[in-house]
Amino acid sequence: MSKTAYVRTKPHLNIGTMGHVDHGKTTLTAAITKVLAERGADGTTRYVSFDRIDRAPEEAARGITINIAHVEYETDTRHYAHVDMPGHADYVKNMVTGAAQLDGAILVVSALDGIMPQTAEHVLLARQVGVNHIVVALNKADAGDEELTDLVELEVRELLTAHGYGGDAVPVVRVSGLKALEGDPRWTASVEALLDAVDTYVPMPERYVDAPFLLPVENVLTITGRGTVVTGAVERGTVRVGDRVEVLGASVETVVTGLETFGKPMAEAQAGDNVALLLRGVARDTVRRGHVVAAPGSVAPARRFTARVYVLSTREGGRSTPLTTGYRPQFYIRTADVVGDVDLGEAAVARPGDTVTMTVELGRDVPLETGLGFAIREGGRTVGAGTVTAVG
Ligand SMILES: Nc1nc2c(ncn2[C@@H]2O[C@H](COP(=O)(O)OP(=O)(O)OP(=O)(O)O)[C@@H](O)[C@H]2O)c(=O)[nH]1
Ligand SMILES: [Mg+2]
Repeated sequence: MSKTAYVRTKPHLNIGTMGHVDHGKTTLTAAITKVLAERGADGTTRYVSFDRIDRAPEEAARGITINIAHVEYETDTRHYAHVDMPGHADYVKNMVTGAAQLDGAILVVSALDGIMPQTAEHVLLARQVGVNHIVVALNKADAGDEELTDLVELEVRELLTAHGYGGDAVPVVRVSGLKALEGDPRWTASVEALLDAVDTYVPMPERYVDAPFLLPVENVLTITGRGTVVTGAVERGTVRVGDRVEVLGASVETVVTGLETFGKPMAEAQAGDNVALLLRGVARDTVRRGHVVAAPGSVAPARRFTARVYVLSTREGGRSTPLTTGYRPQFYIRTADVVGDVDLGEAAVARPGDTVTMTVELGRDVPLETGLGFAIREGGRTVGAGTVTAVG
């Protein structure tokens, strides 16, 4: 059976749900697809149920999201790829991979619980990986008390302001993913209002479609009989079936033999598109999350860089002791996490709460550029947030 090709009729954006565990991200994701599927105006959105989003056996057994999941939907004005991210503290690593692809995020906060540790951690990480716009879904509003919800809203706006998101201007919409899924009209309307806020508040980012092609690898799959497929969002440029590309990290050069978005073939993918690339003759185990597929010779990977880094305070979940030259944490850069040696130069010591300049020597070559944001993590928690100021 031949598949229907993807037709680009509306601007495409990448968004996603993030926030603390159990605040209702997956339920809301399912509800969004249901509301849009039933709106039916253009009939293009398909309902994706909760158990098709959290579909791994371990996810079902534990009742939490572990892997990021992608769904697609359309509003009247836009086509969206939506990443549902895990909230559990053990899977922040997967959350960062998802966030690295986003043009905007829906921060889901339970109106009953308010800001919790991963609410704050996700906001910080989103900022670091370049998410410039956040819309807030104050979820579980069906079960919440109005006055308490007002307080939660204030608290969320403050948190966003503290991370440079201009919390006063951020749309905060009170929703109930659960009641919307059940078809309660009051709450399906709340999901519509949330989508309107996303449509109007998250701007279409500038897409550098003429730049050399670059895609950070989010996932690697094998399609029996066809070969190895890598997935991710195109960061910049355009790629067509038949183009030569190199896989940085795997040190292979190959040809793109197929291109798809959400199972629909396409002849050409451009900056912003969430795609699967079929690569000729590449063994599955040579390519990994964190590698970068790019136009041959267009990027020079490097190991050494200088950065300005904010060391999280203890209150923010960071370290309780200073870090010193010789410190060796993990650096989260695009979809990669790579170990690196820190050199603090003359300062030699950085205390929680300090902003410092450091030189980093990574354990492997990574495509780097000035202005690239990254996070520093150690033993399962985020301890720093930085920006590359010089490469080499
Ligand atoms: N009352 C109420 N309960 C909700 C609502 N949304 C979700 N829940 C419940 O909250 C629990 C967690 O929902 P999930 O959607 O799995 O939460 P999540 O944020 O995706 O969780 P993780 O992905 O594991 O971080 C489930 O029992 C849901 O039924 C809501 O709007 N109202
Ligand atoms: Mg979930």
